[in-house]
Amino acid sequence: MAGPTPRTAIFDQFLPETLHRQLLDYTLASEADFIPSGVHVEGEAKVRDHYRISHYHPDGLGPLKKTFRAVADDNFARLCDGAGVKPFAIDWIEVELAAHGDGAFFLPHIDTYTGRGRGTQNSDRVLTAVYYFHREPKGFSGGNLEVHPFGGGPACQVIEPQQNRMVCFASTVLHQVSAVSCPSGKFEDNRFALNFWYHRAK
Ligand SMILES: O=C(O)CCC(=O)C(=O)O
Ligand SMILES: [Fe+2]
Repeated sequence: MAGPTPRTAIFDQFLPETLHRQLLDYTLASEADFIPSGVHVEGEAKVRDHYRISHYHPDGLGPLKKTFRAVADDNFARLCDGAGVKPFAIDWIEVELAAHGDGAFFLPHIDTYTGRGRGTQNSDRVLTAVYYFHREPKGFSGGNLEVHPFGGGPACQVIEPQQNRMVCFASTVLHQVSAVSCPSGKFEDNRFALNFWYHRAK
């Protein structure tokens, strides 16, 4: 029998339109900077195509960094509340700008490092928040965030990556990104996401 359903929260119309637009414009203008995403293998990021296909911007948000740090700070309390995470002293906030194109996916995983990989870190990812955005008209389908019950088992919650939507959950929750179909194959039609990981010092 499947275990309990983890707590998640969804905030629609999350950003004011000006910020949403700035993020989308910056992302579309940065296509050439995106490189393949890795997965963490004992603390080191390695590309593993059987496990994850997506791209990310290694320099993050560039000129928008400060603005989005403020967004992350201002929303910490309500994201904690939504995810059922007790507020904690933030050590740092890791931010990643990701693009999922045709055929992209991410198999089930948790975001917190465990085992030997954790030993290489000074802090733990405790709270995950993912902000979804894309160009209109939407040029992809799929790419749902699927949340699995504690203890494993088939997905118990399927969350669509809707325009201007923020989703949050504890970083220990098992989740995956289902396959994306992006028929044009164009970067501007990708499923874009801005990931925030709030870290607590160990
Ligand atoms: O894009 C998403 O919906 C989630 C991505 C994810 O799980 C991750 O980067 O760890
Ligand atoms: Fe994740």
